[in-house]
Amino acid sequence: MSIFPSSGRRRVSQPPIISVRNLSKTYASGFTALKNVKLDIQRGEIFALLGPNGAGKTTLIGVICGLVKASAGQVIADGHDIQREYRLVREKIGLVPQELHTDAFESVWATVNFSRGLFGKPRDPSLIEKLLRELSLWDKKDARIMTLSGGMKRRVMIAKALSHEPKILFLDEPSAGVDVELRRDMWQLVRRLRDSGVTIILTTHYIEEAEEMADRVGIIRQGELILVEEKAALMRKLGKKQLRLQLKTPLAAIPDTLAGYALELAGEGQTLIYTYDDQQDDTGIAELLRRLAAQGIDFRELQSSQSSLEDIFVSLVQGRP
Ligand SMILES: Nc1ncnc2c1ncn2[C@@H]1O[C@H](COP(=O)(O)OP(=O)(O)OP(=O)(O)O)[C@@H](O)[C@H]1O
Repeated sequence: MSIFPSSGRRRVSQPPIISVRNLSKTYASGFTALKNVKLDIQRGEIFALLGPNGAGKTTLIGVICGLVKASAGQVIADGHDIQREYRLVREKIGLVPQELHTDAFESVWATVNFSRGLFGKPRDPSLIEKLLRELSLWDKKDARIMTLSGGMKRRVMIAKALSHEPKILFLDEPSAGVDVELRRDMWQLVRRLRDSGVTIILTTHYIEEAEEMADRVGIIRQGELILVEEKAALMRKLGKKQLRLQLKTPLAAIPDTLAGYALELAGEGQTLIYTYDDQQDDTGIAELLRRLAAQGIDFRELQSSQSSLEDIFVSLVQGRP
């Protein structure tokens, strides 16, 4: 991406850019939204924080960005304690909040330039122009914010968050209210940012978004970070494979002789589904097919599918990994 000079892909051996240590947050109401969270974010990665509504994602981002005061624990961002060295940390962070709040009467150009000024950075019209062009907002630069669509407003929020050239960008639900096409554009932008050296932490309800973009995934449930894993490893480890057989003759029930197999019937007995673990040396498929043949159960078609990150997420947050 042209906004920032390219610094190549991440080098995992470097110390983490953000280190969250034993973080807890209990709100004044007495509700504990974060419970002893420990998390390292690597320099230059895209980290997706997934969790159901109310799991504590926004609270965690709020604490790291210095907007919410932790009840216990510590956060170090780029070598600085977020509480003791708040100003230093704030300069390195860009935040695109979930709720859109911009000055409705200002122009796009004025509001993004103003954001840069808030961080005490000198004016840099060419940088802001590049940013607006990257975000497909250049032709709207003189438009008042209130005249923009929801998706455009969200892109203005991203431009504001990037206006002071932060090293770390937080995107809280970046796709909320953004149509499919724009979402894809935004994913590309986020990847280009990552490739230019910016570390990106996003929260999302769209699992597809994490599946598409994230290098690592963290899953948060009721204030606890229950899992942090490389996305590819997570999908390999927890992803289940399924074999679907379209039967020639529907079955009323799974025969007792096949009771030892993880089989289900779907489509009014027309489809037999076998779930297996492809990490095992023996998937059991060959033996199953032999047994089906011996029973005279014939099929027209055979397909295999792999579970998505969504399937994994649902089983994890429901507590049955
Ligand atoms: N200021 C507050 N006072 C009391 N409780 C709060 C406050 N802010 C958030 N909470 C509670 O903390 C919990 C976590 O909220 P948070 O907004 O962090 O969740 P989230 O994972 O971001 O959810 P969502 O996906 O719905 O945005 C929720 O139960 C919420 O009601």
